[in-house]
Amino acid sequence: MLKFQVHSPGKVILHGEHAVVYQRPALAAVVGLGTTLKFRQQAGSHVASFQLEALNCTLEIQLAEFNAFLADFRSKYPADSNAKLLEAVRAEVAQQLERSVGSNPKQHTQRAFVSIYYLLAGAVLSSPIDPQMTLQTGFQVQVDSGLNVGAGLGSSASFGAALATTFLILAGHFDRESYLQDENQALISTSAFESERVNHGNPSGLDNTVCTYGGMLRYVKGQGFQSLKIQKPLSILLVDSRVSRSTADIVAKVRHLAEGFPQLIEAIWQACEELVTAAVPLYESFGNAQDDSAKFEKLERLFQINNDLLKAIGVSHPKLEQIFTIAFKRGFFSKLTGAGAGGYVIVLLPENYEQNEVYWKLKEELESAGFGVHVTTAGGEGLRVSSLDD
Ligand SMILES: Nc1ncnc2c1ncn2[C@@H]1O[C@H](COP(=O)(O)OP(=O)(O)O)[C@@H](O)[C@H]1O
Ligand SMILES: C[C@@](O)(CCOP(=O)(O)O)CC(=O)O
Repeated sequence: MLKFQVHSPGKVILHGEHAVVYQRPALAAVVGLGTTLKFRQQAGSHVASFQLEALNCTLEIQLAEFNAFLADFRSKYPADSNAKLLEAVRAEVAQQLERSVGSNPKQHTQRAFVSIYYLLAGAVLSSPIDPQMTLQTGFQVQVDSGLNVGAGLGSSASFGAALATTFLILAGHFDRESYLQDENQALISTSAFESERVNHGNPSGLDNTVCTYGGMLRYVKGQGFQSLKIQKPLSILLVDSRVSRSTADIVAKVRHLAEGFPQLIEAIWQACEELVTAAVPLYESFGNAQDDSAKFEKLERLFQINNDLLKAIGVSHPKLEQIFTIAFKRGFFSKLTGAGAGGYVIVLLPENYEQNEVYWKLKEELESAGFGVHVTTAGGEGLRVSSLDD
């Protein structure tokens, strides 16, 4: 019986948030926090069950019903009808949810079920081993998440990439030994992008790309991605302001500002672009020399400038300001990440930060002020599949 584990990281935007909406470059990196999915096939079972810890729910798919859905879809549409498949899945899931969790499922649960069903059906319908493939053996999927859902750390792409990898292995597209081959990583990333469309009508493709491949990426909307050649991941503290916000609302407010002061805001986007250009060689050369402290100080300045530019477009928040002040008082540089007006702050950590008493004081002060604190890295490994022993 097949069993394995998939770990899929989340992401942060290091520089260029908001400016990226106006065709300027952004830099993003995977973080050391992510989604862990455990897959176990179960002999004699005819149910696929999904335990979603982050949403505190378990969803079930009866394989007989799923196979009937596939047969019906195959009789109506050709193999590569993604748009039709999403439509058909939405209708099917609405009925199944009504039966399993009543007529008023939470939005996150509903979306997670659509992502699961859509990715599973897509992988089976396009199976390279059998174009008429059906599912005969039940399985259990357990998803734990170290990422807050809907907080700008890319939980949906991380979840989607972990599910996509699982279902692609199940349907015979590749196996645990070959998932890192170029064409298979491309397939994982494209499938995770498809699942992003369940949550966002028009996703940029940044989150699924960085989560699949790992490292740091420079991204310009509509022009694709370049991987930075970094030597080692950067240590960061991710501070959760615990203020929730809607990315769409903040982007709309910034657009309003940009329409009121077009030249002024354009100058800010121009500065954000210069900042990315200055930051890329710094990130790429960290770890090259014996002493990185001069480069680190430059990066600290860029963090400060970037944060001040974001404040200038009005996307800070009193809770974020409190975090910046606590960090600055202890000699650390920080910036908000993503849409702002809440969400997370990144604090840059120097080499050997654990040996520095001030770091522990910083952590303690942030925690006692009520913020969530996670020490992690930016720019580590992308999605990985490993064995599952128990
Ligand atoms: N660990 C998880 N378990 C179940 N569903 C998840 C998980 N992480 C993300 N999701 C799905 O992703 C959606 C969140 O997407 P989104 O609002 O874009 O947040 P984020 O900014 O974190 O990506 C949820 O509605 C859910 O469908
Ligand atoms: C503000 C923006 O640049 C980034 C939003 O990031 P997040 O949703 O906080 O991960 C918007 C976007 O790029 O679509």
